Amino acid sequence: MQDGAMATTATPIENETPFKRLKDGLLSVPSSIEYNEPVALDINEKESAVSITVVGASGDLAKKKIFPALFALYYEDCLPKHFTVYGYARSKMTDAELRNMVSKTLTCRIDKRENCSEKMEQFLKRCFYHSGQYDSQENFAELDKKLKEHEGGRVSNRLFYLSIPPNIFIDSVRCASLSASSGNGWTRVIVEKPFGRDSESSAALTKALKQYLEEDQIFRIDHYLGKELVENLSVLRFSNLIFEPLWSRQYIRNVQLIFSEDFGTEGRGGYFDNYGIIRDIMQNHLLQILALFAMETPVSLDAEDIRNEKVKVLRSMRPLQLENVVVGQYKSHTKGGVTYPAYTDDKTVPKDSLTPTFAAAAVFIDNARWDGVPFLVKAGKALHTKRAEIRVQFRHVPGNLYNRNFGTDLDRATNELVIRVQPDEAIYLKINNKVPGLGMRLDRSNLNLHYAARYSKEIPDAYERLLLDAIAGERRLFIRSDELDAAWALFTPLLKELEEKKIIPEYYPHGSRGPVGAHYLAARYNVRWGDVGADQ
Ligand SMILES: NC(=O)C1=CN([C@@H]2O[C@H](COP(=O)(O)OP(=O)(O)OC[C@H]3O[C@@H](n4cnc5c(N)ncnc54)[C@H](OP(=O)(O)O)[C@@H]3O)[C@@H](O)[C@H]2O)C=CC1
Ligand SMILES: O=C1O[C@H](COP(=O)(O)O)[C@@H](O)[C@H](O)[C@H]1O
Repeated sequence: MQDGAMATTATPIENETPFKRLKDGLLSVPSSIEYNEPVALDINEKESAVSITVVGASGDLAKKKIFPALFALYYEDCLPKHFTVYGYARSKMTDAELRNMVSKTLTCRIDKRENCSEKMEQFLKRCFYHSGQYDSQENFAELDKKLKEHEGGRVSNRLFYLSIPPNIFIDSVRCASLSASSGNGWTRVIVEKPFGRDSESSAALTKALKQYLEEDQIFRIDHYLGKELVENLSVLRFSNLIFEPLWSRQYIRNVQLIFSEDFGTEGRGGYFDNYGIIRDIMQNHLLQILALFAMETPVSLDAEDIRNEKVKVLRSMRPLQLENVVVGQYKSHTKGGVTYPAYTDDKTVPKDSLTPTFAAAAVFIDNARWDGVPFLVKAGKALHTKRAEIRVQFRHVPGNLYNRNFGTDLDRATNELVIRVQPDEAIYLKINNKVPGLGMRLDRSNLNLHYAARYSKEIPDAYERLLLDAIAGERRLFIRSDELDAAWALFTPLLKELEEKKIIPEYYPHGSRGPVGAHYLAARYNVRWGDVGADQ
């Protein structure tokens, strides 16, 4: 079968909403949330209210992701009946100005739906703004007073989303918890990355947060865990007989995790220069995917069971070594009369910055399942394309009767499973088949589950799923502190060495495929990057 929708007679489950997902019992339904069709809610708890405070509401992430996700959830009837959204930041704004900002900047998957503007009007009526300092208990007490007015004596449940730079996390948590936490319901705090720069600073951040919050109140967000195909990874593995038995060193030759963006650090150079691509993408997004990919079967789908397995596999990994890593930085490039800037052309980046905007690494898991299997991980900005995918290359068929028909390039004849996280979500399996006809010629084809062809419904944004889960108290897709420790333990020695030795990155042209060194690294493990090939 060539690329296209997977041939099937089954009817896809249309109109499945996160709300339905909750009702189906896949997630625990918290008793304090009320839906249009409530599920066994205690009558008193129907009177609870949920207040969501976006701390740093004037910022980029709030406008780009958080408000649009909240609106999409509202549109889908996934928010509780009594909910209020508060924006909090230092900028002076009235409620009307916040609403104006939200409606102007809000673009999300709902935009083309019917009744969008009516729903937006209704949503905006639930949005308010309070201006305050991040380190002022007094200002948070003022917010508390306003929240109480909206809650109107109901049980109060409060979610604070810290959409602010990390240097003000602790002040905000201190003030929010001392002056604006719920008196009779739950208080939860979503913390955005970066969670520190290394093991030490991450441990210090956790320690400081725990002065004011219990671990189960802290929701460390990694938005890649909220992406549809990352969610689907466990379904693919654990609910299909044909994959799990193959999921080991016995049949898998290598695994590749690839992240690339076709734009640079535009506008975020100041933040990025302090972190670099390894901390920005690899230590969190790609490592989280790797952990889900490689973990053992959890006892259940319960958050703690899944997170226990992730911690185990992270602890079985070998800390990254400099000789297994290639770093790069994009340089200016002129193409078709247009000049694309170098990383260091950004005014907020020092001219002599060595911060990597690209990294590739070979990672190993020293356990019985994965012994010797290279996991090749690469992430880069300002590359030729935007994509995030997992590629699983299987071993050769032993004693393959058709060896002769493949010619000399036997690597090309092995099966490959590709999970394309974005864009244009798909899962496809490369197989060998006979070209129809009287002769015996072999071909490579894809068995392709192409989401756009298979499902008519748009895929929710990761932030929608994660916000809904935080409101529901579902921690499965959030990072536990021991997971974070294990993740930093793998990267901290490498990051220190790169910085201490002032390793010079390999420069690559803006818009190219990245440093050649990444290919040498892969070749050392007898691997060819799967994203450089025929199906690109
Ligand atoms: N933007 C993105 O795409 C992503 C962001 N993140 C993380 O999310 C968080 C928010 O990101 P983003 O919205 O881009 O951040 P911004 O730089 O836009 O900051 C958010 C708000 O915080 C306040 N602020 C900014 N700098 C300072 C400062 N030095 N001291 C006090 N207040 C300050 C400003 O509000 P005011 O002046 O009104 O108080 C600003 O509007 C960060 O932790 C970031 O790392 C994570 C993934 C992606
Ligand atoms: O966390 C981050 O993610 C974005 C990429 O997210 P995506 O959902 O658009 O793929 C990245 O651009 C940014 O540098 C990083 O901080």
